[in-house]
Amino acid sequence: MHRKDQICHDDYQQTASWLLSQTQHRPKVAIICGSGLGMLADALKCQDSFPYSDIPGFPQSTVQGHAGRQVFGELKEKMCVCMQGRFHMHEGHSLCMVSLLGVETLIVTNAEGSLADSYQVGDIMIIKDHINFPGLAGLNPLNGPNDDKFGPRFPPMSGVYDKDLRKIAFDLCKSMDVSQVVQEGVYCMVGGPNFETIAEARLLHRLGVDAVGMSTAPEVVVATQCGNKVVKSYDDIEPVNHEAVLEVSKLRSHMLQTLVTELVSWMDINNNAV
Ligand SMILES: O=P(O)(O)O[C@H]1O[C@H](CO)[C@@H](O)[C@H]1O
Ligand code: HPA
Repeated sequence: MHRKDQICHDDYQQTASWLLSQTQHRPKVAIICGSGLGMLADALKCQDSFPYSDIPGFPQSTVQGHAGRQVFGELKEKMCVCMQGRFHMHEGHSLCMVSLLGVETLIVTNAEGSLADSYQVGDIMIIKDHINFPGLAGLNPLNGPNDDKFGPRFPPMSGVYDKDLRKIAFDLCKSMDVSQVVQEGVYCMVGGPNFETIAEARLLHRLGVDAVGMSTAPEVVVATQCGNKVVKSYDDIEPVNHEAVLEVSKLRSHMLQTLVTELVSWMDINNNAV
């Protein structure tokens, strides 16, 4: 994992400044597209898009189903940036730079495995909290010397999934008449890249985990340290191979696109604020 002692604030700042010099957009919302959910970026209007390979100092996304592009644009008149391709911990990168673009709210999506007995394949779960297993064991994106320019050394993680935004997301699901496939639960991040054994999945289930994946928690930890609000929804899926993960995420991608678009339109964002 890229830690703060490997890439410094100035490096991230250079990358952010380069991007801001290439686009007029000044995003206040960042949307991370989970596996197979890259089309969330298609809804952006007036797009400026940058393959990760063209962005100086930016890592490459290697997982199938992640295009590897940053797409700037407008969603319901709100300026946004979509990460079409995330960096999983097993790829070795973290996501400090987005905050330096001026982003204040992070919407994270993913396609993960369900453990809760009541969930069906393809349900959408809105995260209320997470367990960052690698983080608890010392593999934390905030490891290393802290640069206060990013945020505090010991950032609190209680209530990081913004309650008001979660409520808006639920109300939107009601008005979209899709509440029957929407759940709320606890997400657990495991290190991957292998899927869990049956014994590991049982252990997580007993710990109260509703869905398990290999992403999201480090992004949310970093974004929270940098002062962002976070809202999170994800496809909740059963199968345990990546092709099946992508297949099921397709099931709900349009519903998620509508949900994310409507959620952004409800956000109190001043595009002109610096
Ligand atoms: O979390 P996203 O990016 O949706 O990806 C999920 O899909 C992959 C496994 O199929 C894992 O990387 C898991 O975290
Ligand atoms: O079962 C899973 N475990 C971890 N990550 C995943 N991503 C999709 N399904 C899973």
